[in-house]
Amino acid sequence: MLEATDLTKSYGNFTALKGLNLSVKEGEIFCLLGANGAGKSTTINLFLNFIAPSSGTAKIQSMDVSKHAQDTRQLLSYIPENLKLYPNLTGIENLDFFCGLGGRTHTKDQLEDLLIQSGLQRDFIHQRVSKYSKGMRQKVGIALARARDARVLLLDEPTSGLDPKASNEFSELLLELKNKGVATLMATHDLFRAKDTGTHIGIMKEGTLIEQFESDEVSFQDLEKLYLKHMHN
Ligand SMILES: Nc1ncnc2c1ncn2[C@@H]1O[C@H](COP(=O)(O)OP(=O)(O)OP(=O)(O)O)[C@@H](O)[C@H]1O
Repeated sequence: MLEATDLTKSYGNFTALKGLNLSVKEGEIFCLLGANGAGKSTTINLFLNFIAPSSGTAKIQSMDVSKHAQDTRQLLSYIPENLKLYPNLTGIENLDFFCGLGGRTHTKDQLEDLLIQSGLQRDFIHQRVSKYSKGMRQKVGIALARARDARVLLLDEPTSGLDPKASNEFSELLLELKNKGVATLMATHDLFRAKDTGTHIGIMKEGTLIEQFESDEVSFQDLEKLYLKHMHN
């Protein structure tokens, strides 16, 4: 579903991403860990076609994202650390607006159902987003992914700053989408969530994916040790 082949991104003499090879299949959640500046967001941004690779390819459903920008964008939903919503519109109005941008229309009942399935409390659906917590805004992002029937989710530190309950709720939503066959690539600093929610984990350092394994292969303690070992070397 998602495939990076020798994917490289340089800025002048500096190489932010060095020959990344990675694949994320349907029903997998691949968590990218790594220190600040390791290249996680660069990877996500290349799949989003926000930036162009210096060499190599990023493919979604076998289509090179830089050659098939429109077709690949149709397949994905993106949730950044701070999802941009219109604060003066309600949750349901935001969802309606963003669905409309993607050429999709839904009835009011459908939109309400999407928000409720995504864990938003009924009382808040018709309240302005300016009153929402960060966790609630992220749930609108999940509702949008559902509404778009996204096959691919690209997430850049989506749970950063969420309290443990909100972070747990977000993980539950990711697992539901995983069970529907969605392929997810998530940059995160949360080792616990990566182990708990991810099917696969990659550790990046200075633009290189230095480790990748299935999350079942390691205990949380071993993951933490491995991560810290790489960060100290
Ligand atoms: N437009 C740019 N010009 C020059 N260097 C850049 C540019 N964008 C990113 N970089 C550099 O590329 C490297 C990788 O950045 P990236 O944002 O991918 O890291 P990250 O792993 O997502 O870090 P964080 O955990 O802080 O979000 C960093 O050293 C960053 O300074």
